[in-house]
Amino acid sequence: MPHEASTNDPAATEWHPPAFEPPYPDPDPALEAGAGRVDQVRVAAAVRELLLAIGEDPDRDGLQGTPGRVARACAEMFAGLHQDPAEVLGTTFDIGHSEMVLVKDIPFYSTCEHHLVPFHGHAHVGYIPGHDGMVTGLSKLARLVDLYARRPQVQERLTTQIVDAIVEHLKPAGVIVVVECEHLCMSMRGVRKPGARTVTSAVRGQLRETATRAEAMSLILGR
Ligand SMILES: Nc1nc2c(ncn2[C@@H]2O[C@H](COP(=O)(O)OP(=O)(O)OP(=O)(O)O)[C@@H](O)[C@H]2O)c(=O)[nH]1
Ligand SMILES: [Zn+2]
Repeated sequence: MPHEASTNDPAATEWHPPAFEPPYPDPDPALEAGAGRVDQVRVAAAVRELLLAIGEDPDRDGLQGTPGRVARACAEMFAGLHQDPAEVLGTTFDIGHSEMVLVKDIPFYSTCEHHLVPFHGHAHVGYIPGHDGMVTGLSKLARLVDLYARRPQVQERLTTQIVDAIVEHLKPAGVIVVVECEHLCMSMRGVRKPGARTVTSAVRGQLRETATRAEAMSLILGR
């Protein structure tokens, strides 16, 4: 016999957050560990509140699983708050290379800290190894971009955090980071300018010099 809801039945009136099963294992253990530190129960309760506040019924069929889904999505989208750049850049090789290394067109998604909607685009990350000729794995530069992108962010801070982490952990002779993005807070709402792109850059060391910087920019722009 189906359960009859009654106002005397606390189970019918009180909402209990669902037990969370992490959506992982993820192939990236650092992402999994970072995601595990986001309080998914608390996020789910807040999302249920949000649904009520906008005039939705969080108990209707299509929305019942939504607080849990958003909590899992948030765990992934904000895992970078709990990751350590020193670990990402810990893999280094002494190959005696002293010329520029550039990984360009690294796609990423981040979250605008003002509106909590996505901004997304590409990062270009280049550096000149230091006098010891130490380089890091190419994938580590892309992992570093993701680590800082998976946080509530503004594009300028994202750009300087990437550059400063490379300076601190690789001790290079120079670094350049260029980031180009579309901000959905400018596209889907507010000023409503879809397609507008914002470009930010941060440069350190030898890459501040005009000729070296021009070489890096021509490599970045030469698609
Ligand atoms: N500098 C910078 N601004 C950003 C970034 N992401 C969003 N913004 C801006 O943050 C600003 C917040 O402005 P407010 O006036 O406080 O908020 P708002 O009323 O929602 O502003 P509008 O977006 O113009 O409707 C907006 O101009 C956004 O375009 C970012 O990464 N860097
Ligand atoms: Zn925004």
